[in-house]
Amino acid sequence: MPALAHAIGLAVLAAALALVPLFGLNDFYLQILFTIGVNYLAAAGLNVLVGYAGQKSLGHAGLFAVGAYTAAIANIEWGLSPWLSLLLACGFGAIFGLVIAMPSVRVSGPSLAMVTIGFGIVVEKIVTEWTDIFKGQAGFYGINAPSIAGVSFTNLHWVWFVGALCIATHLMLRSLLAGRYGRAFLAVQMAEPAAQSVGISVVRAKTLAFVISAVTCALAGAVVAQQNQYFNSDFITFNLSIFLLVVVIFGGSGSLYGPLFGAVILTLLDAWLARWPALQHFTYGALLLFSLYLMPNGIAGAVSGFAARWRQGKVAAPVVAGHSALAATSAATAGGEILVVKDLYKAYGGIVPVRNVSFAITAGKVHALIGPNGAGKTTLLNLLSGHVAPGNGSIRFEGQEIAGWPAHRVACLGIARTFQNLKLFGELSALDNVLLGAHRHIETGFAASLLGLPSSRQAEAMARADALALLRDLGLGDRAHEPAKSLPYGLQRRLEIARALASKPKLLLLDEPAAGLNPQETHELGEVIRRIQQAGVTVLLIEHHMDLVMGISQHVLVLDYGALIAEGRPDAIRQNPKVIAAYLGADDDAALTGDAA
Ligand SMILES: Nc1ncnc2c1ncn2[C@@H]1O[C@H](COP(=O)(O)OP(=O)(O)OP(=O)(O)O)[C@@H](O)[C@H]1O
Repeated sequence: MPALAHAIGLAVLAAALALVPLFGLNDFYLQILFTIGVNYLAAAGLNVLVGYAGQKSLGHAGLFAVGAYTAAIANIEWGLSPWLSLLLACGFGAIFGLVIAMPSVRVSGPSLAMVTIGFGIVVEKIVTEWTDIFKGQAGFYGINAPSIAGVSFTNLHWVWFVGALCIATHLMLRSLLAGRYGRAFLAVQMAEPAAQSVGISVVRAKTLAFVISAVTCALAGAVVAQQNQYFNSDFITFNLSIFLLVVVIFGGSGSLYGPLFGAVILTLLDAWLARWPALQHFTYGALLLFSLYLMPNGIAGAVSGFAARWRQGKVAAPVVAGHSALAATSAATAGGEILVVKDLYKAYGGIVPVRNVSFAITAGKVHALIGPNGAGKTTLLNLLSGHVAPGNGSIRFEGQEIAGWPAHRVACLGIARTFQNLKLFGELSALDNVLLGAHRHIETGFAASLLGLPSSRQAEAMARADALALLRDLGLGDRAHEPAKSLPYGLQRRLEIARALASKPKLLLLDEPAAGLNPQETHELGEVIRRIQQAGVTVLLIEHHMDLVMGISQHVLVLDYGALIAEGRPDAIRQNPKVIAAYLGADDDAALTGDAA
């Protein structure tokens, strides 16, 4: 939503909240407004987890309980003030978010659902059965509500208070999700290997999403306990977990406004159906299925689709003062050995795609890795980039041993890559793809991002300007705002290179960048690789197009059946009998004189 429309929307909401007393609402309606706010709070964080990071949770009632019981125990048992109890509830929420994240981030699909359901059930059992501490069904009475200047909160004050919390939460999440953290969550959801290749730690991103969702859910629980001044184990049920998930998915997961739509509609529906509890549960189940199968983007998706059709025209790409970005992608390295590989070995059962391979890569040069289909080239590249762990051997990058490092750590050292089968973040714009490439260079901390501090906005603006300049340099400037998946195939290949370059790599690994390109596009690719080399980036390129290999590389490595059978200058490789035999054996008699794709 454009900034002006967003500001107007917020102003209208704030004015409506301020004018609530004029509507003469009785306590029943004030309670409904309060509940909408609480449901929004819980769903807003859960949306980060579900809609952005792509994780599912069926156990968030457990985190709601963490907040509510912390607020109750801190106030009643420990004598802390209601305000401090609220803060403590958020803190405990964060801790339990970490607890649930630890097993959850390592599994997916049904296993993830089981882990989160398990967490919810364990919490439910604890608060029900461990009556010494949690008082089971008897619950806690007399939980103090916050007060301001000695005035205790009335129902109207609670509506204002929870409204203010919702607006603050919305603003913080909006700021966070518009920047590098939001992009990182989406990247993890769309293509984990690609996210790792630009230096994003998948585990850390998912953990952060769990913690954010836990904090807002715990805050919602604490607010409910304080407003109600009473809380018992009956509040914590599996149905609550389902309800929160339905709010997110039906409202529109992955949209900032989805939880708001979901909270308003489902709270009203919940109040209406309160007379028929059996129907209530059936309805949530039906809505969940309906949303998953027929309206995967929820109400927010339907509304934004309608708005887009209504607007029809598209926003033109903003013009930003240009500078040449390719020249700034990498600090040039000296002509020494940037990468030294020794006795590298990888086996998959009886298949050995990399068999005790040793070689060195000289800084500043273009190296090509060739070999017949199935020779082990991609596996070797995966070992270098950390996407596959070696069975044995050493990989030293700038003197540092990196064999077995996870991909995101390797990327952070300055090794970027592209993939044989494109791994773009297809739903995101070309610009966002490149911004994700620059992820580790956008220097803005979590707190600055959450609070939308000027330092964070400035870092984001600079990163956008650099990313646009890079896109322009690679001939993608006028496509910057188009979804990556809608670009023609040749431009998608180029965009993947742009994303890799945005990480300012010292070594760029290209896995068959010319695959699927026509001769003109292949020629242009050669020019791009030359310019990348001139910018000081060392290149290791897997390629079947021999004209391209022979035209741009200064050093060629040849793999066959996982073993390095030759290396040297392109003209020498062309004459090498072992190489000719390998290619002739691989059914391609024109392999070394022309294109062998
Ligand atoms: N994860 C895996 N599990 C089992 N076998 C694998 C795995 N990855 C690769 N292989 C096998 O290792 C061998 C080498 O594959 P790799 O993709 O590295 O070759 P390549 O030289 O890149 O081939 P191409 O030029 O066709 O892309 C193949 O036989 C392949 O089936």
